[in-house]
Order: sequence, then C-alpha cells, then structure tokens
Amino acid sequence: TYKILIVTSSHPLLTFVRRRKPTLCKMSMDSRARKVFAAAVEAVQPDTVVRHSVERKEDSAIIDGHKFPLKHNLHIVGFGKAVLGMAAETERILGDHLVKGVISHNKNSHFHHSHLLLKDNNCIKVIEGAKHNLPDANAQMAAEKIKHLASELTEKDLLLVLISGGGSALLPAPIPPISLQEKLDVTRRLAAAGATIQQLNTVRLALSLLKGGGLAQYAHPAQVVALILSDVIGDPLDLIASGPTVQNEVGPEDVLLVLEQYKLLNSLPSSVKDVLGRPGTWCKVSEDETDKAEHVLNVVIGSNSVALKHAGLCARELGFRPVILSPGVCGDVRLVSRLYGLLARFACSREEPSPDISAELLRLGPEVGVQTWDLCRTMQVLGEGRTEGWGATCLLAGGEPTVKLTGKGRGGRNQELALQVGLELRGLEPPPIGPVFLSGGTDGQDGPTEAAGAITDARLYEEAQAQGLDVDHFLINNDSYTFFSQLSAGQHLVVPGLTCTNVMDVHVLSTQSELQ
Ligand SMILES: Nc1ncnc2c1ncn2[C@@H]1O[C@H](COP(=O)(O)OP(=O)(O)OP(=O)(O)O)[C@@H](O)[C@H]1O
Ligand SMILES: O=C(O)[C@H](O)CO
Repeated sequence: TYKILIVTSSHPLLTFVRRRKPTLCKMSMDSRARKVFAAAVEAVQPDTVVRHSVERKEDSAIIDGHKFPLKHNLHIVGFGKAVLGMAAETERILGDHLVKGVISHNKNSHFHHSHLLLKDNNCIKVIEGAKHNLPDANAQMAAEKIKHLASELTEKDLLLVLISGGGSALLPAPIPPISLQEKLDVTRRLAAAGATIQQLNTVRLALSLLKGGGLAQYAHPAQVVALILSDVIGDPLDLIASGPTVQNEVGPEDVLLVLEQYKLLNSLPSSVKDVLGRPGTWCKVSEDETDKAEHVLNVVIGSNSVALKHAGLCARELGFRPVILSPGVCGDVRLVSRLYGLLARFACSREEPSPDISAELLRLGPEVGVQTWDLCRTMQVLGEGRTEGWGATCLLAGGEPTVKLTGKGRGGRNQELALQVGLELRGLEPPPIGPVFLSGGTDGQDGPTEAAGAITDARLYEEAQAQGLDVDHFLINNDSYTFFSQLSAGQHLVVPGLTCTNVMDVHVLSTQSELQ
C-alpha cells in the first residue's frame, strides 16, 4: 500500500494556488479550457518575454539584474522559430544603440503579426531557411554570417543572442571536413531511430563550430548576453538549440554512447569519425580560457513553466481552482493518457477515491516525467477541494510526450493524446459536470497538421460511434487529425494558427464536481 506524505511546499509554481473558493463562471467547460490554453500561449509570445526581461534605463540595458552600458555598441544575432518577434521587441527597446544584426529564421514565417516585425530600414539581416526544421544552405549561410559578426567584435561590444526552439537547424556550422549533408544524415538517422532531443543535440554540438559554446567563443572578448526561450524539458541551457553560448561539457563517451545506442557507430562518414577523434572537439572553451565564460550571461526568458503559470491565472479568473502538476511531462502518450484518466477519476470522485487510484498514479508518474512529490501535492490539493467543497479544478501540465509511429495517418502527439484521454474518460460524467481535456502545442502546429491539438471529454467514444468513426482504426494508423477533422465537423480541434512561439505542449484537465 502507498501512503501519501504531505509536506509543506516551497514549490514556486504553487504560490498562486490560494485557499479561496473561485468565482462562478457561465462559460462552457470547452470554451474555458480553450481560453486557458490561449493564455498559456499569450504569456510566452516572443515580444512579451523580451519586454519582461530587458529593461532600458537611460543608456544602459538591465537584464537579469545586470547592467550593460550602451554606447552604440549593440549587436544582435538570433536563431529559432521565435526570434523574429524577439528581435523586433529588442529593437524597440534598445534599437538606438544597435549597430548590426543577423537573424536566422524559418521560411514561411507569419508576417501578418505586425508587432513581431522589424522596422523598415532596420540594420538586422533576416535570413530564412530550414523550411521543414531541417538545416539547409540558407541556414548555413546565416550561421556563417553570425560567426563572422561575432568574430569581429571587441571588448567594447555587447552581443545579444536571441535563442528559441528550432535554433539547432537554423545554425548549422559543421566542423570541416564534415559537409552539411553528412551532418544532416547523422542527425536524421538518429531522429528516425527515436533519439531524444537531448541525445540529438549531444551529437549535434560535437560536430559544430558554433554549438556547444562555440558562438560565445567566437564573440570573445565582447560581452555576450543570451536571451533564451526554452523548448526543452527542464530548460537545460546546454541543450536548447544545442547551447551555442554555453560551455560544452559533453565528453567523447556521451557522444559515442548515443551513436552506439542507435547503431550508427560503424556507418559514420569518415569526416565525422575524423572530427570525433580530434581532442579539440570535446571542449570548445579550454580550462585556461574559462575567463571567457565570465563574459557570457545566459538567461531563460520564457518556458513551459511561465506558460503554465499564466494559464493558471486565467483558469482562476474563469472560476477554477488552478493546480500545476508539472512542466516536464514526457514519455509515451498511452502512459500519459492513463495518468490523466486516473487524475480525472481522482478529481471527479465525490467520495474519498480508492487507494488503488493513488497507487497507480504514484507508479505511473515517474514513468512520464511527473515527480512523486508533484503528484502527492496535486492529490492533496484535489482532496482538499473535495472536502472543502470547491466546485471546479483546472489541472495544468506541460512537456513533450512521444508517439511511436506505427501508421501512415495524419496527426500529432497532442491530438493523439487528446484522443487517448477521451477514451480514458469514458464512463465519467459528460460536461458540464464531468471533465474536459485539452492538449495543444504552443507553437500552434501539432505534427504536420494545421491544428495545435484537440479537446475531448467522456462522450468521445459514443460520439465517434454515432458518426460511424472507428476510433481504434484511426489510432492504429496514427490518424488523429483525420479523426478529429471528421468528428462533429472538426469541433474538437484546437486551431489557433501558427503562434510565433514554442515552449512545447500544454495540457489542461478541467473538472467540475457539481453544476455551478
Ligand atoms: N501522424 C502522427 N501522429 C502522431 N504524432 C505524429 C504524427 N506525425 C508526426 N508525429 C509526431 O509529431 C512530432 C513532430 O511534430 P512537430 O513538428 O510539431 O515537432 P516538435 O517536436 O513539436 O517540433 P518543435 O519542437 O519544433 O515544435 C514528432 O514527435 C512525431 O512523432
Ligand atoms: O533547436 C533545437 O535544438 C530544439 O528545438 C531544442 O531546443
């Protein structure tokens, strides 16, 4: 048997969970969940996160409590899906001291968001590349220009480095003699074999001139400040966009382990073997150069946690008691859906839930990146809600679960998760009393589909059956987008359009124990 230990928390995310009964709300559960998701995305818009972290005080920039004098010495480089908006806001705040900049940004950007655009006649060169999140000649040209800009700087200069998800593909600078195609082949094969982003970037940074701290080294002796919008669980500075401003601490054994695990060691191009065999590859900033690190400040200015925190504030305004479970949900969507199904049962139960539910939750949690402590805290809050009579709870989590692709259908991990959770909820009350679950990618695009995700409830299975849709068939074929497009004329899809940001996925599980 499991005992739930209740310990007083200093968890920063818990600070806004106050003991007061939320206000009533007449809006539907579906609309409220969608609003909560929208608030999460809004909080991590590129211009917003820059505005909240860069303060202008006369001729200085204040960032993370540090003061950087501005004397027409500011340079900007950036790479990632959100950097255009980040650069536009930086330009608004510090533009009068800006000398030059280069931004590597995805093709097919969303130019209708005027507040995320640079001014006309600006001095930042925008290069568009990596159309399908794969490095290409344009991205390589951008990387070359960024390297050139960095290497020309002096100790009087300030280099702002804007980094967001997708940055690795937008900054390819393979160490010669490795060609772009050879590097791409290695990373593609790793990705296809199921390597995680941590594993992929461990290899990427060992094969690159700029990743793994290389960019900061080129910029030395200039002052480097990196503003980072994190799209990796746990916000590891060295792995987000492969850490171009973070001293590389990856050793040969780490890289070889990854290549061995995915059986690539014996089929590497000779150029890659050659580079991996060189001692210099392994530490871009050598020990006698550690003072270089003192010229570098890395600041995470936006993350999944920030999105969840604001989602929680919105949930409260909409009459829910917000509970943040975790920003680190990962693992197979089937396991993750089981976790949410159990949490929904736990939350909706009018009596003390069966100990079997808590036991299974505690067993499952760590398998999907949710710490036992976070689960205990969540169950405690839900339990208090039950005894003290709070009606509506909004459980929030985020991260990046995975789907094992077995079929050839159209879908994404968020839509597949929503579908699976819908099945898990079967048998519970339908809304407005029963739970509603939403899963959405904060970038607005779930896999290769137009939707960010989907929203489901306990009626999903019956609704599909009544419309002649065989849920299992769609699931086996990883065809969640087609399923949700056909179900009730696409009403369950969440389609915000591309959002210009990316802090992984957000999950919203709202429950209401009684009709308000
Ligand atoms: N038919 C499908 N059904 C379910 N998941 C899919 C399907 N096709 C692709 N995926 C998943 O979608 C993911 C790729 O989608 P996406 O481009 O949104 O990636 P991402 O990891 O979110 O990228 P980024 O970090 O740039 O947002 C992969 O995890 C892949 O397994
Ligand atoms: O660009 C990358 O490496 C991924 O988006 C993780 O940051």
